[in-house]
Amino acid sequence: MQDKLKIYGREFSSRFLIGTALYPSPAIMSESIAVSGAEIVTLSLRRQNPAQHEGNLVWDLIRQSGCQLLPNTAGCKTAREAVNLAEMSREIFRTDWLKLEVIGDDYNLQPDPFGLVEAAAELVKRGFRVLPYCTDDLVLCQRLLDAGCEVLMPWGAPIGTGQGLLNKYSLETLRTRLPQVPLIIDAGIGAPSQAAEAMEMGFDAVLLNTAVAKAHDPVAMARAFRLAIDAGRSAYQAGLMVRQQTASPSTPTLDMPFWHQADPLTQE
Ligand SMILES: CC(=O)[C@@H](O)[C@H](O)COP(=O)(O)O
Repeated sequence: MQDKLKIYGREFSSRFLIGTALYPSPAIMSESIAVSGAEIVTLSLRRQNPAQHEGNLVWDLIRQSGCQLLPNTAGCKTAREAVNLAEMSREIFRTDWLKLEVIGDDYNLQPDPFGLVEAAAELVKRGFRVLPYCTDDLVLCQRLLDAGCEVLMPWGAPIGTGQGLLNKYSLETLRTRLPQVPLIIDAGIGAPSQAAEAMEMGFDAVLLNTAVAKAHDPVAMARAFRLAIDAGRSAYQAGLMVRQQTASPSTPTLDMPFWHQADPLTQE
C-alpha cells in the first residue's frame, strides 16, 4: 500500500498529475485522464472557457473527471500578467489552486525566477495555493518557500522536449536540502522510465502532458506512466541498493545461503 501525496491540506492516492492539452480529441483526453489514475489535472483558461456552457466539450469532460483542477498561467511573461490570469481562473474554475508559470525565455520556455518569486508572493497574499513551475535552482526554490509556497515544481527539462531529468545533480540537491517539501517534477518527461527515475530519487510526484498527449496511443501511454510512477514510488519506499564500483557475487556460496550482516561486536 503506497503512502499518499499530501499537498495544501489534501491527500491524493495518485502521484501522477496530468495536463489536458494537445490530445488528438476530447474523448481521448478524457480516457487518458481516467486511465492515468490522476486526481489533479492542469488546464489553462486560455484554452478552456467554462463560461461557454454549450459546446465546450473539453471543459465538460475535465469537470466530469472529478479531479482537483489546477489552472495554470501558461504563456504569462510577467508577474502582473500571471496575477491577473490567476484571478480570472479562480473566478471561473472556482479553485484557489494554481500552477504558476512566469516564462522568462521563449527559446526554452525557462521560468523567470524574479517574476516567479514576485508573482508567488502576491498570489499567496491573495489566498492562492501556489504550485510554482520553477527551475532546479536551490536558492530560487528557497525564495519561493519564503514567499509562502508549500509545494514546488522544478522542471525535469524544458516543456515539450521529452529530455527527462537533465540536471540530476541539481535535482538531487533539491531533494536532499528540502526533505520535508513536496517536490513535483514538472515538464520535459518523455518516457515512463524517466518518470520512474524521478520517483526513485524521492520526488513526490510527476506532472506531464506532451509525452501522453502526443503518443501514438495516448491512453496506453497514460497507463504506462501510471505503472511507472507507482513502481518508482514503491522502489523508493523499499530502499534502493547503494551502487557499487566493484562486483560482489550474488550467487550464494556454500555456508552463506543468505545475506548476512556482520555482528558489530564480533564482526562475524
Ligand atoms: C501542461 C503543462 O502545464 C505543461 O506546461 C507542463 O509543464 C507539462 O510539460 P510537458 O508537456 O513537457 O510534459
